[in-house]
This record gives sequence, structure tokens and C-alpha cells, in this order.
Amino acid sequence: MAQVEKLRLGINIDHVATVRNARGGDTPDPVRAAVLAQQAGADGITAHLREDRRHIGDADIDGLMEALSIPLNFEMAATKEMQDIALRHKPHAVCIVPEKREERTTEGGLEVAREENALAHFIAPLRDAGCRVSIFIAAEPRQIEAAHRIGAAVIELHTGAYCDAHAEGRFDVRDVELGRLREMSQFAHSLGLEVHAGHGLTYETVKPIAAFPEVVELNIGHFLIGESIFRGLTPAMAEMRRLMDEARA
Ligand SMILES: CC(=O)[C@@H](O)[C@H](O)COP(=O)(O)O
Ligand SMILES: NCC(=O)COP(=O)(O)O
Repeated sequence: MAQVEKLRLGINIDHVATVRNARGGDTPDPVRAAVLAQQAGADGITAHLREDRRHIGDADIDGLMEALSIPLNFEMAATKEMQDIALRHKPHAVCIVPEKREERTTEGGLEVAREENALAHFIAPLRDAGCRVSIFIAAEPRQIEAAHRIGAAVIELHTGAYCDAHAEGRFDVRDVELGRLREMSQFAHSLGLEVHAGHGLTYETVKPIAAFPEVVELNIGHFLIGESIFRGLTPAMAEMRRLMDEARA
């Protein structure tokens, strides 16, 4: 059984950039949102620089690196272009995610097991540069084992299927997904991997995941940015924090 550590809350600010980019121009500014999240007690900021730059852009990453004193978790696909950008900035963490140009959002986890050799070579310079390398994966033993073998420090478990099943009222499926996430958190932790989780988490779905003692960080964006339209980012984050703390108590 893992020792219960304080659970970190990372705020994903991609979705502020999505709103900005819908019109072009400069507002709303995701860097301003990140600074506000930092002031409101976020433990880190997550930003996903997609290859098609549909939300976060290169200048946002420059701005985040300059403005933040909390860790930046830089999400990116395993491409040479992204590797060069990461090596230029050397963020605290680099999270390798799968990307499909036509997807609406990150659909699944990275296929580490099939690409083990290539990924091992890909992450080596990032590790050498001092970045904590994290791999965004589905809760499957073979992906976790492969992430461990390639030398990743962290895995982030994709919680999307669990959240979707909850939102659609498929509670039997949700509970199966939750069981899988619980078991795989334990398994990853037993291998010495640091365990994070995220994607699609809401006030309704966060507590069962936050209760896993092996999970030390949750990255949450879309729901919180949406909720901040109604209550403001600071109160929206405070409520998430409260639920996480309650689950952990
Ligand atoms: C990997 C992940 O879960 C986040 O980066 C998420 O993908 C961000 O939102 P989009 O999927 O809309 O880019
Ligand atoms: N890595 C998951 C993440 O950053 C947040 O995903 P979402 O809450 O925006 O779906």
C-alpha cells in the first residue's frame, strides 16, 4: 500500500487558448490564466502544444516559461519538432501524448509497448536535459511495463473512458474502468513509477481517483476552465481542491 502523499493539482490551460483562437487575437490569454491559477494555489500548469497549434501556441510556451514559478508540465507528441522545443525550454516535466490530427480530444493513451525502442531513444535527451519524462497511457499492464522499461519517471493514466462512462450514465462500465485505474495505479507504483492521472475529470468524477493513494498528481483543465465561466477560476479550483482533500482524508 502506498503512503498517502499530498495530492497535487495541475491546471491545464489549453482550453483558454481554444476560446482565444476561436476569434484570433490575444484574449483570453492562457498565460494570464496560468498566473492566476498559480496565485490560487495550483501545484503546476499543464499545456499541450499540439502539432496543429489548435490551442496553445509557441509564444504561449515562451510566456509560460517566463511567467511561472510553479512547474510546467509540457505535453507534446513524440516528434522531432516537439523534442527540439522541449530541449530549448527544458520544462520541469515533459508528458508524451498520442496525437491524431482529426481527433477532437486525446482519444487514448500512447502505444508505448509497440514503439518501445523508438520511444526509449526519443526520451533519452529529454531526461538528460533534466526534464521529468511522463507518458500518458491507458490503464493497461503492457503499456505500464513498457513505460517502465524505457526509463520514464512518471506515467499519467488516461481517465477519459471512466469520465465518459460516468457522463453517459453507463455506471457498470464506469466502475469497471475505475477498478482498472485503481489496479494499474498500484501496479505502476509497485514498479517505482510516479503515478499521475487526468483527462475529463469533473467535480463528480474526481473523488474516486483522488482517493487512490498511489496517485500524486491530477491534471485537470476542460471542466475547470468551463466552470470558471460561472464562478471564476479561483473558486472553481478551490472546490476541486476541497473535493480532492476530502477524498484523501
Ligand atoms: C493529454 C490531455 O489529456 C490533454 O492535453 C488534453 O488533450 C487537452 O485537451 P485537447 O484534447 O482538447 O487538446
Ligand atoms: N493530461 C490531462 C490534462 O491535462 C487535462 O485534461 P482535461 O481535463 O482538459 O480533459
